[in-house]
Amino acid sequence: MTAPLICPSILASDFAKLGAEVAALEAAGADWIHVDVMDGHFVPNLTIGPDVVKALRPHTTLPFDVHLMVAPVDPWLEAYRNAGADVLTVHPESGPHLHRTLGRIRQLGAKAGIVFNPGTPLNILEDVIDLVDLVLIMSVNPGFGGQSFIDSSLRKIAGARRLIDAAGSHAHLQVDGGVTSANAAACVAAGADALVAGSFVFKGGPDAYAANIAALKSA
Ligand SMILES: O=C(CO)[C@@H](O)[C@H](O)COP(=O)(O)O
Ligand SMILES: [Fe+2]
Repeated sequence: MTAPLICPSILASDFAKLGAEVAALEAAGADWIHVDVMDGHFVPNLTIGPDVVKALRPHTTLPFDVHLMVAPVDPWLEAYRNAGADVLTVHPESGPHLHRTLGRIRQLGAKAGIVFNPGTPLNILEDVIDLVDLVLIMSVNPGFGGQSFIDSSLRKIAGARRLIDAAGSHAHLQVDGGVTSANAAACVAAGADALVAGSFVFKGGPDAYAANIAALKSA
């Protein structure tokens, strides 16, 4: 089995040193930088605007994997893409026309991701699988870092893996929320090939990032 992509969420980083944080993550072996964008409306928290993404772009060559928890999401796609986002991931609940939104993301030259909350049914995926490069399963309810992994997410990861494979898709299958070295192996066994982790990667400070990332990869 190949090692999963590790996508540290900078929500758990030191916001006063964001440029140094993304550079440190790259040096520590991260594969993608996961950027959680929250609007205080779709989710009860407020985080990172496109200008911050733009300011971070020169500090790493890693892909920016931007998780948009914003509604309506369509007006923001271009701004995050122009700021340097490589993957734009949207919630089906964040706009009226999911098919159009995903098409627009690819038209902008980014990879298109779709994200499922714990309470969002997976069947939507069947109708848009040809339009997505990434399927993200939330293993917590979105809005905050540091929450506990919801165990039933493993069934959902396995269900998404079946749908992706049945469609002959090469989309990545990513998991986000409460991921640690204790559940990473189960996520990968269920079919995930990309793991988002905030609290787990950042615990212990910069000197620990490489070991924390390695612990997730080797799972
Ligand atoms: O999208 C979200 C939360 O809404 C995540 O990306 C979290 O930021 C992950 O943090 P941990 O649960 O790993 O601390
Ligand atoms: Fe996220």
